Amino acid sequence: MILYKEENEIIKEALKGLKLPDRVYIFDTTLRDGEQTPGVSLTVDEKVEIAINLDKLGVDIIEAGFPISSSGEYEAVKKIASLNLDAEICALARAVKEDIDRAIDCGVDRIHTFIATSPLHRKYKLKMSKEEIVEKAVNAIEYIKEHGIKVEFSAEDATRTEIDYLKEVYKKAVEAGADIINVPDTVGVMIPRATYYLISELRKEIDNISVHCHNDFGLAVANSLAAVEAGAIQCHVTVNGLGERGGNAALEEVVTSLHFIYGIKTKVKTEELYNISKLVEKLTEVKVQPNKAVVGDNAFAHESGIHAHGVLAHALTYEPIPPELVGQRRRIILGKHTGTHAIEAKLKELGYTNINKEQFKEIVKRIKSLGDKGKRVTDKDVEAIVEDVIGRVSKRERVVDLEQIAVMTGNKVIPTASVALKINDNLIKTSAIGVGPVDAAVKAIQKAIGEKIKIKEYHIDAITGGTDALAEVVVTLEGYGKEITTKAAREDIVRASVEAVIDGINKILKK
Ligand SMILES: CC(=O)SCCNC(=O)CCNC(=O)[C@H](O)C(C)(C)COP(=O)(O)OP(=O)(O)OC[C@H]1O[C@@H](n2cnc3c(N)ncnc32)[C@H](O)[C@@H]1OP(=O)(O)O
Ligand SMILES: CC(C)C(=O)C(=O)O
Repeated sequence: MILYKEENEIIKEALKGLKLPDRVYIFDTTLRDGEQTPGVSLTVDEKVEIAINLDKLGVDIIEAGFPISSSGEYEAVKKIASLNLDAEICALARAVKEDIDRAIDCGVDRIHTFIATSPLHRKYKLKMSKEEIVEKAVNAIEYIKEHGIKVEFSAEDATRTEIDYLKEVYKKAVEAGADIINVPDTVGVMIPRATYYLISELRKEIDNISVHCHNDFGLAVANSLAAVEAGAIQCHVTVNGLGERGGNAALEEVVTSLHFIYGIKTKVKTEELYNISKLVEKLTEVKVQPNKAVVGDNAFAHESGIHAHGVLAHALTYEPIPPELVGQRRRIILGKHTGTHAIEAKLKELGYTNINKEQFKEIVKRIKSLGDKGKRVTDKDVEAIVEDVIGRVSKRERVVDLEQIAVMTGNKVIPTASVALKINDNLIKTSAIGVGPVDAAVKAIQKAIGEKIKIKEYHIDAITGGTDALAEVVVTLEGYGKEITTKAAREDIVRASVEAVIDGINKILKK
């Protein structure tokens, strides 16, 4: 297993002296805070499907929802709690009896109760004194404990709360019976150093500490890890980093960092991370950005020639871990930045082994030129280019060569094409009109070569989507008692058509 803590001198030195836990508990809140992502609303069945898969993934706790918020939410949490999953099922409740009763009714293992403690929330939102807040928290915790249910307590907006008051709230919560206290960085204002300081301070008086980091400044994962360095035993996370505003700490990022950098275990089966990410992406309809760490489509994709060359020689040159460890796969992408090593490897992968130097040079040129036009070059594009290049009659054997082509088309002109062909070293110029530019171009060629060779069939296909897609033209020509089918691929359909026809003519004449 890759373990940066052991293998990387710098990380090893930096972590020296820290008392890291062997194991961190993963509290997944995709179905609660994750569902608070604006625009996301999951049905009962969808929540159940995600819960089952989170359980398979191996998270320790699933926060299934906030039962007081709607009857659908209540139904979903109740259903999930009835599934007998390995994971502990948790429900959220304000420090309000009605919320707690609703959560108890769902039959959950743990209730996560919260109340805000920061001056802003006290003054403007709750309109409560410090004492009232402590009292509400204590009452809520005691009430839940009376029902024999585990309690997790959060001081909402903890990271903008006076530290002495925060410590007092948490100590009172523990005295009231809270099994674990959670420290929410509700609007993501923490930096890793400050998180480390805060958790270290709280750890002096409290054992079981959890963190809930938001990503408003993109620091949710870094802050979660800093909390673990300071002794937190549990991290709140969401799949794909979903959640309010900038989201929460991403499950896949926290877990892989813990496993592969710190060497801290969780119960999560990392090979399932990509699958759960895709499931959540599908059901929430929130697209995962391609450059998203761990689960993004580009997380293990390489286009740059230098990187692809390195990866082909030894994958770890440009990958921190093998993609299989998180259920991903390596992809070598061809495009503008591609080098010859990557193209060679791609051709081999696609089964092309007999390509000569001249053809290879042409294939590289065509792939790069497609990339230059801003296109991502797919395997199908490569196949079409290769087939086109290797299928051609060689320059030496050609009887007919295209010297020039011009087409004109529009809504107020008749589509017209003029071509200049070199036939047996004679330059023949013709022009023709047609129903469109392709028809005109093909008719102009036909005129130049005479009636002895005829186009029997013509077919065009876009290889990939988009107006700039590579188009593949397949034509069947008949002449001198022979029938030849040939193809050509270009982004320009007129050029593809003309090249396919001329190649066919050459094949008939060569034969
Ligand atoms: C940081 C977080 O992520 S917290 C979770 C946020 N998630 C959600 O809010 C999603 C689900 N929420 C809902 O469906 C609704 O907001 C409900 C059902 C919870 C409450 O709805 P309503 O009763 O209509 O109140 P509304 O949402 O407008 O206002 C919140 C009320 O809760 C109070 N409140 C907020 N947090 C707490 C708390 N932790 N403990 C006690 N009371 C609280 C507010 O002071 C306000 O009270 P008021 O109505 O007396 O002024
Ligand atoms: C309920 C709490 C933990 C929360 O979601 C937050 O503060 O962000």
